[in-house]
Amino acid sequence: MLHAEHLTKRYGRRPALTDCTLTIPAGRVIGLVGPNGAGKSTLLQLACGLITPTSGTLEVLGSRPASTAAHLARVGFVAQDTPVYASFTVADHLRMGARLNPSWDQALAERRIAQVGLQPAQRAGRLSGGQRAQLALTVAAAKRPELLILDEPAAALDPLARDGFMRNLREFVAELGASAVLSSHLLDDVERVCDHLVVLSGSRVQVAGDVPDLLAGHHRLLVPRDQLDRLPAGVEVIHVEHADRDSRVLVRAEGGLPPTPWPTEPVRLEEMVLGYLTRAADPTAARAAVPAGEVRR
Ligand SMILES: Nc1ncnc2c1ncn2[C@@H]1O[C@H](COP(=O)(O)OP(=O)(O)OP(=O)(O)O)[C@@H](O)[C@H]1O
Repeated sequence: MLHAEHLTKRYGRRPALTDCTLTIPAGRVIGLVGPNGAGKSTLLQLACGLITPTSGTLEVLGSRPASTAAHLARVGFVAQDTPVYASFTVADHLRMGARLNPSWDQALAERRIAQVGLQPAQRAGRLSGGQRAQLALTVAAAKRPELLILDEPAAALDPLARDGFMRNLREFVAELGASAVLSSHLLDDVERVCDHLVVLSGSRVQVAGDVPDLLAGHHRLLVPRDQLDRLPAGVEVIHVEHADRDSRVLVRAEGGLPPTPWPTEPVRLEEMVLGYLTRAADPTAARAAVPAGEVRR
């Protein structure tokens, strides 16, 4: 679905994405998470061809993004501010969608408009933020793209609408064999709907992979503080949290965790993401917390 090699984007001197190498398989719902300014919108805008890389390469559905009209028709994009045309009615938006998109699904569009309680005659400029988001998402979905790119799609939706939207998204992807990539700060949503995760921080990919593989490859060890220097070789320390006598150590052990004398716990997705984000914010902290140099990045 997406393949990036050494992808870099700078705005002037400011890096927004640095040396990202990433392969994302098709048929997934991909969650893109990271703090403000991490580079999420930049990656999504590169993926739909709105901006071009400073260096490196990016292929989406096998070609350079937006390389032809036919390629554009295969990708749907909803930007973070869910843009709609203020003077157009809801029905005008559907008419515009039908004119511009060869695979337009009018039945899907009308069904969704009714489901979310929008009136065809309402002007988009008079809709609430959440209703505008629903309209923009409907236009993107009714295009029937092979890849739906959504920048924080649920940010403006109320909890019920968010729940419905996330469920629709899964059905849409399953029914069409499509892929969707969405950025979000809502780790609960990501955990519920995404089967592939990319964690970005400080313009770099921190970790990426299918969620079950990521969960299977990370563990929490409860290690007495005076034994932190005995962590087995072959595990990468992501985050260390000290208590009085013990430390809770989040480790990555992709080939399986080597036998250790200490209790281990499975890791939740949210803990794993937070571990990577904390490490990215202060890369020296995890290294300093473990004395014997078993920390590898
Ligand atoms: N058009 C632009 N001109 C200059 N700098 C930009 C521009 N767009 C983004 N940036 C910078 O690039 C970096 C990444 O921004 P980006 O919008 O991709 O982050 P993000 O992860 O989507 O953040 P958020 O979660 O706040 O939406 C930031 O430092 C930002 O200031």
